[in-house]
Amino acid sequence: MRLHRAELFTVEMPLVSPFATSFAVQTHRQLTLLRVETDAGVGWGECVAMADPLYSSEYLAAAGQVISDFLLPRLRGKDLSASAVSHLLGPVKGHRMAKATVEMALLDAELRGASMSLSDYLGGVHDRVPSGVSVGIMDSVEELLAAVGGYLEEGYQRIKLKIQPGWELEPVRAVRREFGDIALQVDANAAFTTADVRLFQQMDEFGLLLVEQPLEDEDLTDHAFLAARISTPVCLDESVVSAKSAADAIALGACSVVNIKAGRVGGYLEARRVHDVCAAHGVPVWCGGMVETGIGRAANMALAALPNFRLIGDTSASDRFFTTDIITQPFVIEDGYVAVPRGPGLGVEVDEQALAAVTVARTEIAL
Ligand SMILES: CC(=O)N[C@@H](Cc1ccc2ccccc2c1)C(=O)O
Ligand SMILES: [Mg+2]
Repeated sequence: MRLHRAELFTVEMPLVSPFATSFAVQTHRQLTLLRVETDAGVGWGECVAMADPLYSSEYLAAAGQVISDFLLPRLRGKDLSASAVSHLLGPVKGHRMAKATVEMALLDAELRGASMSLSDYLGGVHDRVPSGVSVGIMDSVEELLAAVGGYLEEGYQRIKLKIQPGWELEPVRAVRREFGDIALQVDANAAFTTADVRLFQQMDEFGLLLVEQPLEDEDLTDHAFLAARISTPVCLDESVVSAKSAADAIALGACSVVNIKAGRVGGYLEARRVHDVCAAHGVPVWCGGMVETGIGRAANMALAALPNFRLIGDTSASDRFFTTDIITQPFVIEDGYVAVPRGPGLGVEVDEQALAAVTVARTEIAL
């Protein structure tokens, strides 16, 4: 497969409501899309980095520059296969979300040309996945209970609450009291320290499915220290950046569940390797979310269809975050599930008008 053209789209989409986490309050999702033209066809990749380096060290402007200046030049003139892209990009250190964007676009093009769905290519075994939702930090417990009630009404099978110091035991206790033993978990986005062990021991009374990334993103040993002192399973997100780092985390006892995000680990092929390493250790995984458009969401649904994705992910419908998605058939929740695309490649089509309405810049990359 040869790469003929590449174009970066800088996109800004308003969120249906502010989304607050321990690291930021978001009212819009800024993101970058990569559109490639190859002799196998057109492909799309979505960069999940945030505009600011607050979730991880990557940020959108840097990712766009790395894609243009260091990643695509390594593919110029080469006879490519998507599975070889990570090898060609390997010498570039870090910038996993940027690399994931390039690999994803070429994988989409290659699979469309081969009339194979991403789910089949990755080894998906389900044609729909259970849908979970991530609920932000709110101004009051009343507001939180109203939001959670609404999501349960929509059919979401699992609720994830964002927490931070000062917003932890009270909101979780209130949700438990109001809604009983629903599938419930929390995500701290690395906001706590080992000084908070007592707090997480108190959290044990709520019978949560897991506590996600309680401590700093570049830590494994403190997570192991915490995991040994609480009964709630520890799940890592930010700390797992590759299959090897997943193996290290498991070996150190830092986690017993892993949140897999293809962008965070460098692509959907590495995400499958993380899935396989976790399966080999009997560690269940689930598909995390990065407030993606329907393009990234389609790829996540394919990934979430793999057999060891045994916990419910942040596999929400398109309207969890956006009133209008940029694909022609937005993802919807039906009986608590979301359908896995079955068409070639990502199995979704970009809605050119909808995309144009949220595109703030288009940049052709010289190849
Ligand atoms: C859905 C969810 O909770 N995602 C991430 C955190 C997150 C939260 C907010 C975001 C806003 C803009 C871009 C990326 C974002 C990622 C998580 O699991 O930790
Ligand atoms: Mg998380």
